[in-house]
Amino acid sequence: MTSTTTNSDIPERFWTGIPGTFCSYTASVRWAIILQNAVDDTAKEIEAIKSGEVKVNNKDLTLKQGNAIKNQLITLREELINDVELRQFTPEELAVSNLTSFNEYLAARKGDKIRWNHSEWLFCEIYMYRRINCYFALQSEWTKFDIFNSLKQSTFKASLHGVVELAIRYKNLLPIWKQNVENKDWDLLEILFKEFIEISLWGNATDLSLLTNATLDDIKSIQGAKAREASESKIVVNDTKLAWKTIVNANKDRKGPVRIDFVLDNSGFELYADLMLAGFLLNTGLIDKCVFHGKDVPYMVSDVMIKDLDILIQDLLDRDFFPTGSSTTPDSQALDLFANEITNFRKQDKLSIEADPFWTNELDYWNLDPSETKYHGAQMHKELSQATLVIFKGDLNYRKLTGDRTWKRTTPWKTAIGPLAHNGLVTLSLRTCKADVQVALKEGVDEELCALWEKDHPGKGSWWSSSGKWAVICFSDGQ
Ligand SMILES: O=P(O)(O)OC[C@@]1(O)O[C@H](CO)[C@@H](O)[C@@H]1O
Ligand SMILES: [Mg+2]
Ligand SMILES: [Mn+2]
Repeated sequence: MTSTTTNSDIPERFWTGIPGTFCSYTASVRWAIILQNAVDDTAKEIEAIKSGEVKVNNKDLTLKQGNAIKNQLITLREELINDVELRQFTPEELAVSNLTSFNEYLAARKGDKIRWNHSEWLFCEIYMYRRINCYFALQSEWTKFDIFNSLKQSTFKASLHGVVELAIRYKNLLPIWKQNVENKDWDLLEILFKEFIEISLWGNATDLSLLTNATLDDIKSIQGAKAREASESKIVVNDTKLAWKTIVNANKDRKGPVRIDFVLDNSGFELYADLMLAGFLLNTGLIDKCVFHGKDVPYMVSDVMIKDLDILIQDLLDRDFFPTGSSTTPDSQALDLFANEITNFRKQDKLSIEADPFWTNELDYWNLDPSETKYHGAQMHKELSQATLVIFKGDLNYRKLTGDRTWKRTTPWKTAIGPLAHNGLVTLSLRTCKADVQVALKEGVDEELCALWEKDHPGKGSWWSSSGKWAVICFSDGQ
């Protein structure tokens, strides 16, 4: 594993016991809420089965198993609140889920008495989601049940405004994209690339003021530039131009199909925004193939599983889910068009979605390297090596890219991502900042934002990087 950093200067990871960090706040406050929500949503599902609203094959068994799961989740929450030592996964849990790496991690630290509030944040948070998943995976009638599905769906449903606005923009831009397949207006395409990168980046935000009613001329006009400037001011590291150059070069000296992979983050509106970026890239002929990498189990509450892409497409076509009137209204037609676009991309194998267990284990992405041969690190490195560019979405992926370590905030990106800086993968991290780890800042930026955030959040100035209000776009050429 070649890396520009020697072991001695690689800092510790963020620990849940470091007082005053977002990390310790997450462990001591937010996880208990997430678990309580899981208990409540399991209870709701049990009630819906009891009332017959949800039809099941074997009602008595399903109810019996559902209550067992609910009680296990309540016990897990108590463990968390009582800060007990983290236990290994049991043989029966190992039989249903690929979790040996977690047990190896705990065995190697037996002496440290790893507890919920005394653990590496990255490991402990993922461990929590795997513990939750085991309870469902071990109950025959609940193995396919996604405890986070109702939250995923209600959040997406609430994004109606942003969903419709983007679908209409897509429909209006489509003819221009198709004109650019043969003779490309590279300046125009670069402007659109930046817009759709920012749409994917801010995926969680639905108030996409950037594009709602901007015509193409607006985007190219001073006004458009002002709108872009406004949103760009929140992007404190911006390597978009380097990613664009990669795509242009891959087009100009085409040695084979141009492929972009997305290591996905959240389902719902963020996935929808990622599909918009993919649609732009495919319809302009800038790329031939897009591969989405999702999760194999429910994870981090809202992360994308393969079934969530199918559900998203059904939601777009469902006039009850998105009430846009009859199928002939402009809004309905725009949603239908986009849903059919995605369906056709999948049929033509221009878009595919996969889910490898590597993305839901606790290994950071320094293991996305030929040297990691035990838990699919080498396998995923080989898979991603086929891509011209690999886009990592969201905050947890950023934490795995940087090892979730307590780096100085001016640490160069290529230092923080270790082996990934030199093992051949061309990568782009699109991250809304929602955790303590923060690197690649120019001198003075952190101090300025800490002071700004401190004003309304006394004693928590450094939590600006956990607020979701700023973002970073970080590129590495892998050389
Ligand atoms: O990856 P996302 O969806 O952008 O953010 C998820 C996230 O911010 O939520 C958790 C806080 O509990 C963090 O572990 C993780 O980074
Ligand atoms: Mg997420
Ligand atoms: Mn996210």
